[in-house]
Amino acid sequence: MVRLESISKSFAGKDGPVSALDRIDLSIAKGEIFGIIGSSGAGKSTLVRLINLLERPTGGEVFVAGERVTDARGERLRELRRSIGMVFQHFNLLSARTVARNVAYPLELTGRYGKDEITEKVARLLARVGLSEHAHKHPRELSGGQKQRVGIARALACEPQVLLCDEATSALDPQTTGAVLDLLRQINRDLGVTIVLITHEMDVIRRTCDRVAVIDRGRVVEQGPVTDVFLHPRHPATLRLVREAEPDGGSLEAISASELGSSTVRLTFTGPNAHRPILGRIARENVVDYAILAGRVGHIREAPYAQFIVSLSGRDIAGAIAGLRASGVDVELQGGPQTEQTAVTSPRVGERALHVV
Ligand SMILES: Nc1ncnc2c1ncn2[C@@H]1O[C@H](COP(=O)(O)OP(=O)(O)OP(=O)(O)O)[C@@H](O)[C@H]1O
Repeated sequence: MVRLESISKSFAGKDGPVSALDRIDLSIAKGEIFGIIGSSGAGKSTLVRLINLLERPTGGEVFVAGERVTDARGERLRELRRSIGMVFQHFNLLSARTVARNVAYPLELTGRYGKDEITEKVARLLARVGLSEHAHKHPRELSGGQKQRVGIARALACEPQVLLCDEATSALDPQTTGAVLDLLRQINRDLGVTIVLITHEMDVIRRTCDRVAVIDRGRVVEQGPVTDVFLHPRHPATLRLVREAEPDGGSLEAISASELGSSTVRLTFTGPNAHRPILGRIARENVVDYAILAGRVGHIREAPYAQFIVSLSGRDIAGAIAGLRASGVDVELQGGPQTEQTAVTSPRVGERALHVV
């Protein structure tokens, strides 16, 4: 639905050009919820302005729905911009207009709809975001979450193919964030609209997205299904973002090399395995003990996961690891030397050998 091919963007700086984005390749499929995450200054805002065609790249090509739009101009450019709805961090509502008239605004701008048609469309949009009773209020009378619902209704008014959400929950408290993310997922399910979520919070990605790209200093440093990137972060920028999402500062990612012996493994249980008593059974069968050094349990969207760093000791450690793997547990050795039989290639990107006994 949106494809960026080797996109670069630089700005004129005092001491020469400043590179904000450097050869970004991204392909966002129709109907998916795609997350773009990075810390401050990574290039997120620049990327947003390129996707919604407010800026032109210095190099590379932008495609929307298969069409090359890098040089689109005039009416075609306005039409393309209408096909990309925007949801902003600070809502950007018009304070003098009521809720209903804020949502009506983009429809009025097109000049294509009569008054009755706009009234009917606005009523449907407000019902979708749960604000029918607030239609005649002004933004100052609404909570942050309600304001963002108005922002979402307004972004959907022109029936966009893509909804671009730029830090849409960053100004909201955790509970309201959850409700707004649920609403976005429902809209994605009901309308099939492609959603691109730009955020600096890994938790937003974990709860909402199908796939994610991590940007750092203007480059995509890691991308893939959220389950893979969240549970097996590789790039230091991704590790930092995952760590920030952990309530205790990320004990799993923060564990020091000195704590990792040659029988220390990272075990990842996903899907139904997260609820099966596999670890105890394997320990009994192979006469091994285990000490849990760090761990986390939770959900990625609806799917449960559990991940532990475990130190194994006892009779048949190799047998225990083979048994865990045969039960569908992902096992990565965290320390000790790698041998020829034990190296396997990562199924995600094939970029790193995992150490497995
Ligand atoms: N108009 C501009 N002129 C010069 N440099 C710019 C301009 N816009 C962005 N930059 C630079 O490009 C880099 C990326 O900035 P950008 O605003 O895209 O990052 P960001 O990830 O959105 O950060 P934040 O989360 O803090 O908004 C930064 O180094 C920034 O200083």
